[in-house]
Amino acid sequence: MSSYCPVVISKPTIQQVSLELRDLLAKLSKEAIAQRGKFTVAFSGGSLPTTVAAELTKATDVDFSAWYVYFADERCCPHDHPDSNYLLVKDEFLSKVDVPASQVFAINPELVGDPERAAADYAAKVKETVPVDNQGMPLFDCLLLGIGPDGHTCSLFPDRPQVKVSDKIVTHILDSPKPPPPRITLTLPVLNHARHVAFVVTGAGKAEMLESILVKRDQSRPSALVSPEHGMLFWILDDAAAQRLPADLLAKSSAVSHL
Ligand SMILES: O=C(O)[C@H](O)[C@@H](O)[C@H](O)[C@H](O)COP(=O)(O)O
Repeated sequence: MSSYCPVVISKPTIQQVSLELRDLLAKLSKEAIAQRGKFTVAFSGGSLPTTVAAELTKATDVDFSAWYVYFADERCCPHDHPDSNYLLVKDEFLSKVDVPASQVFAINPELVGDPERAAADYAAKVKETVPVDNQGMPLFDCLLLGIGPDGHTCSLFPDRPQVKVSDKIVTHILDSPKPPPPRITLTLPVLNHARHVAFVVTGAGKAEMLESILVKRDQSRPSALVSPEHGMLFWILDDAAAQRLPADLLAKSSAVSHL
């Protein structure tokens, strides 16, 4: 595994975090579309979609028609259920930009009652549409991840077996400690094969966990295990979340300047 050298960016306000994400995603998508004709990006749930979309949806220099949108994890519920990450990303982002519906890959609503089958079905969708390496591992252009107060990311929770799944690209959990219980999630090998991973973390409530992950390198936290083997790792934070990090860990310039 490559050495752990994340680019850690901290901004005073959430709006400035959103502006940083807009610049980063505009640059990443332009490069991916030029090189491969598409930009494959996966969203997490929680507060992330709102933060990512706030400024990105105003961008006039982004070709959203070549974006392929996925979900880093998803709750096993109908697409119109308030718990649905698809519904959240649709409301905050997809309803405001021109990503073709055929390029949005959500959980199969007919399978939400069977998380194991839903996970296998989603894995097949990913393999069909995301470029893969010679081991058949999908190479996402960008994964947008959050972290929970326990250090989880996607639906990979501390001390749960899903963290160690290495023979699947999508797995399922029936008893998520964060409700709702049934979910599907990308697995750690997929996260670590991505070309770019951007954690988006805001709020003082995440400060202690960020210190555990980025300073103490607490490997019991699934977020601390995300270290793309050949890709770039970004942590895009607000100052409230970054308040326990040493100043020398924080990049002096924008995320884009590190590409
Ligand atoms: O579906 C989910 O619940 C998310 O994918 C989950 O992993 C989320 O990213 C974290 O729990 C952080 O959520 P907040 O940013 O809302 O704290």
